[in-house]
Order: sequence, then C-alpha cells, then structure tokens
Amino acid sequence: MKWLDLPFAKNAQGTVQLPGSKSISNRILLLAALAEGATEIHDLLASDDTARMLDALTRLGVPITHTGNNDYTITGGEGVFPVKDADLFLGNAGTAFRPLVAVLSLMHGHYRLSGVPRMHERPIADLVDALRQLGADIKYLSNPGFPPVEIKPAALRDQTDTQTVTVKGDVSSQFLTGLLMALPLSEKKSIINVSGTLISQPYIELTLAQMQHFGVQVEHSGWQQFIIPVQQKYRSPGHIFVEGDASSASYFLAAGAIGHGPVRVQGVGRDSTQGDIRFAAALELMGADIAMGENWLEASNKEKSLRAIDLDCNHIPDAAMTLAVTALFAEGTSTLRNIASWRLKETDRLAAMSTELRKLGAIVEEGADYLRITPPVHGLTPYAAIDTYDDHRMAMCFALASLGAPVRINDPDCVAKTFPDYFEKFSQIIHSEMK
Ligand SMILES: O=C(O)C1=C[C@@H](OP(=O)(O)O)[C@@H](O)[C@H](O)C1
Ligand SMILES: C=C(OP(=O)(O)O)C(=O)O
Repeated sequence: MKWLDLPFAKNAQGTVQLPGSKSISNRILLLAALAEGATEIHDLLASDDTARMLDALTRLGVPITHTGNNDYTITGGEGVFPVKDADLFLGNAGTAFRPLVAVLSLMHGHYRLSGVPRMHERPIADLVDALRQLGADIKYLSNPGFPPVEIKPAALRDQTDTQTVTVKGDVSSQFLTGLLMALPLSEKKSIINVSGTLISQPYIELTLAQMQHFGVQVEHSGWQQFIIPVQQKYRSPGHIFVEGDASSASYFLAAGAIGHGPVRVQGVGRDSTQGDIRFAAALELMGADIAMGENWLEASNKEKSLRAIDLDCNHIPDAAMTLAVTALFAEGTSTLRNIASWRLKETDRLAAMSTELRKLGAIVEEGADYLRITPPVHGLTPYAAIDTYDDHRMAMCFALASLGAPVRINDPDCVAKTFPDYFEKFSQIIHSEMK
C-alpha cells in the first residue's frame, strides 16, 4: 500500500486555485448531452467522477470534443442518446450513477449500469421505486435495492397529460435530483412529491439552478413538491463556466483557521449556489475570520485556538467531514448532528471518522446520526497512520491533522475521485516555519 507522510506544520498561508465543482460538472455534462444545440463547457473538473460521466456519455453516442485543458464542447441530442444498448461503468460516482439511471429509464433503450464494489453497497431503491411508478423496467442484477441494474425499454405509463411520482427524500437527495433532471424529457407536466424529510437540500437548489441555465423552470414552494410545467426542453446556454468546488475549498479554509492563515481559495465566492460555501459560516462560529469576494473565500485566525461547535450539518454533509477534523483544534467538545447519510457514502463515514480521530487521541462518541468529538488534552498523538477507506474526503480532511502533529495518510491516491492534485496544492499552503 502507498502512503504519504506529512510533517508537522506550524502554519498555513497562501492562495489556492480550486478545481471545478464535481456536483456542477456532472450536472452540466448530462444536461448539455440532453439539450438542443452545442454547449461549450469551461473549467470542468478533471477527476475520476467526471471521467466516469464523460465515458458514459461517449458510450451513449454523445458527441464530445475536448477543446482545451478543462474545456469541452458537447453537442446535445435533444433528449435522445444515439446508442440504445450499452454497458456503463460508473465507478463510485453518485452524481453520475443516480441521474443516469433516471434519464436512461426514459430512453427506450437497453442499458446495464455498474460501479466499484462500494457503489454496489450504496442504495438506489428509492429512485428505482419512483421510476417504476412511471412504468420504467429496471431490474437489480445482484442485491435487491442496490446496483448493478439493468434497464430495458419500457412502455411508460401514459398518465394523461400529467405524470405524478413520489420519491423518498431522506436517504439521498440524488434520487430527487435524478428525477428532476429526467422528467422534462417526457415534455409532459410532471409533479414530484417528496416523502420523508428531504436531506442535503442545497444540492436540490443546485440542480434547479443548473436546469434553469438549460432553460427548464421548476416550480416549488417548500421542499415537498416540485412541478415541472408542460413542454419544456433543455436548450444549450452556449457557453457555461464551472465554478470552483466549494467542498474542496473546505480543506484550505480549515487550514487557514487552524494554521492562522490567511488562506484564500479562488474560483468560488459569496454568491455561489453550492451549499458547501456555508462551511465558511461554520468556521466563523468556531472563531475564524472569514472574508469573501465575488470569486474568492478566505480564512484566517488571530486567536490561539478555535471554539467548539454544536451544529446541525444536514445542509453540508460533505464539508462536515472537514469540521470533524477541525474540531481536534477547538477548545471543548464539538457535536456534528443530523449526518446519518454519512453511513451510505464512499464508506461508512461515521464509523471511519470515529476510528481515525481516535488514532489522533480524540475521545469520540459515535451516534446513529451524530458525532461528538473531544480533542486530546495534550496535543494530537504524533505519527498516527490514518486509513482512508477509498474515501477521498477521509484523505483530504485528515491532512489537516498535520497542523497538530506529523501524520501518515494511507492510500492518498483515493483523492482522485474529486481532486487528483490535492496533496500538491495542500503542500503549497503548509509551512513548517511561522510565516
Ligand atoms: O447531488 C450532489 O451533487 C451531491 C449530493 C450529496 O449527496 P446526498 O444527497 O446523498 O447526501 C453529496 O454528499 C454528494 O457529494 C454530491
Ligand atoms: C458523497 C460523495 O460523492 P457521491 O457524489 O459519489 O455521492 C462525496 O463526494 O462526498
């Protein structure tokens, strides 16, 4: 196994250009492929998750031209993919797997979708149940409720001129995202009812914002019902730029807060539609100084230490992992609540986080849907070897421990899922002498 030893770092300071947002990149790729007209996409994230989406769309016959570094032109098929029979491998990319299942169920084709073993443990039943209400023909190829799946051409139920579907919202918001992106393809009026409390709500706002860029409006008041008015089609906006990734920003902002800073991230700013920019507000609650501009965020901290927090993190499930490691540098016990969905992601993140934080000397209480973290009294345990469970965020957030003690990160290459050059960028802002 490979590992990376990070030496003890006294402070963090500098500026980082962020990679493109994973959530925006994969939404835009799919919408551009379904739209009328060609879309020039700039600053797309280059990572495993987007490579899986690009590969799937290519196999589906979508014309994609790589025009420059992170720039692509996609010629949309006006709601149709040319290839009607395909095997698609989607790695561990939830933002590719879930929306593609929804879209392909309405494509009158024959498709088989699979992923890495962990993807086959991540649930998809709520989405399949919703699509079956519309008449979709989807079969589980291994364990019921989980990928891999096979989609066959189906005579979709003709529910007059309005189709109504109910989807559960309390396991993953990506099921609702998939339905929202797929249903305009029918050109009927669609009503989506959400049962259970919708989690990870800002990702739905992000979906609606991207759909709007492609000309489709969704009506909703509150988060329990969404109405897609009749006869809307995706139309290319011409050019589109991908913002920097707000979840990736969290590691650098936390470094600025722990290691005094200032650390600035460029590529995402105060008006972003990405929910994870609210990580900055959480850092502020911990005592960090936050500054923001149109296209940048900055964190610094003149105080010696941070304050503990008690926060409902349902709106920032990914960046909340960064808070868990930041809590090691706070005075007192921090509680991160309402994060049950952590158990269903790249690994069981509640279990993994508890185990690895304990290696650094923290006292951790792992609840069904919360984590309570008390940092060690006399500093972090040096030379801990942190396991990363093939979870990019485990590797990225535990790099912050090097601001308290030397630390080893096992299997650091797992960051390729969303941020392949993370450790190069991290080393640029970390300094062993006070600056
Ligand atoms: O729609 C999206 O882009 C995402 C939604 C979230 O998942 P859940 O809705 O499963 O919490 C998030 O954790 C994931 O990284 C990206
Ligand atoms: C949960 C995540 O990924 P996915 O899009 O595969 O759900 C994540 O990036 O933290």
